[in-house]
Amino acid sequence: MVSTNADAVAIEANDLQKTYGTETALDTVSFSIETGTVYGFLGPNGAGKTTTMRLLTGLTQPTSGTVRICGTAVDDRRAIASLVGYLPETPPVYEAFSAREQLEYVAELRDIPAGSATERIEQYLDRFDLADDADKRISTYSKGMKQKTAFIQSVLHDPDVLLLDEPTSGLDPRAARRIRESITELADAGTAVFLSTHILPVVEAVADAVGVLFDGRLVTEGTPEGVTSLAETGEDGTLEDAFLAVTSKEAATDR
Ligand SMILES: Nc1ncnc2c1ncn2[C@@H]1O[C@H](COP(=O)(O)OP(=O)(O)OP(=O)(O)O)[C@@H](O)[C@H]1O
Repeated sequence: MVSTNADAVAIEANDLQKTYGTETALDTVSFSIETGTVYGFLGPNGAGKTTTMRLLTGLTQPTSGTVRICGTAVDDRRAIASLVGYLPETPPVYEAFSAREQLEYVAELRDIPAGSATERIEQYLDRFDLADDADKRISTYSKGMKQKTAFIQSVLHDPDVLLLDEPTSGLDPRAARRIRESITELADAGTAVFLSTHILPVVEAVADAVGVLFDGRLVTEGTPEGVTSLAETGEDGTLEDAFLAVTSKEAATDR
């Protein structure tokens, strides 16, 4: 959401540019996202979504431009670690650990006091139907079980900013619903959630604001209703219609 209140800004990206050799992956992308906002980040394959998320975590350096998380420059790694949770597209888990060991390990890295860490871990394992398998090695888990474990580890420290790359990919409907509920609860408690996904009904269900990236540029931004109205398909228009309309128009302009 475009903000006028600097105190409420959780994620601020200014003129982000990223080039790989002669390839421009991102071209002067700016946005400002308030605390408590769920921001749906859309774009076709190769548009630059993952690149943007990695710049927001500080894992990748921009060619130019700046990122501030809750007012802190993203290159201050130590400060950023406690503010940000990141779920990348491939779950970053150790196959040799069990889910419980993985989550305890992450809780320790995040300096979460042991008592509250155990409580949170057990609550989340229950919520995501992992309690019965929590002591089995992650190498024996299905893709969805790994994804759920990785989601839990990204929210364990109750981050101010949560960056999610396809969080419901590979999940059954019950688990996907749990993720959507968790996103809404976290946002209600003040977390800014940056949600990149191709599953547009998920964005329709949870997002307060939407940005559409095309070929490294942010081509549309607004409320889901505002962006949907761009599809000009009448009252029954969906975000999918709008996404296809916006990205087809941009593709035609590029030709
Ligand atoms: N490490 C890299 N080296 C070279 N080019 C890269 C690198 N990472 C990304 N790119 C390029 O940057 C562009 C954006 O890629 P990115 O992965 O950010 O897209 P995306 O929107 O996340 O795509 P998808 O929806 O397919 O995951 C692509 O053209 C890609 O080839």
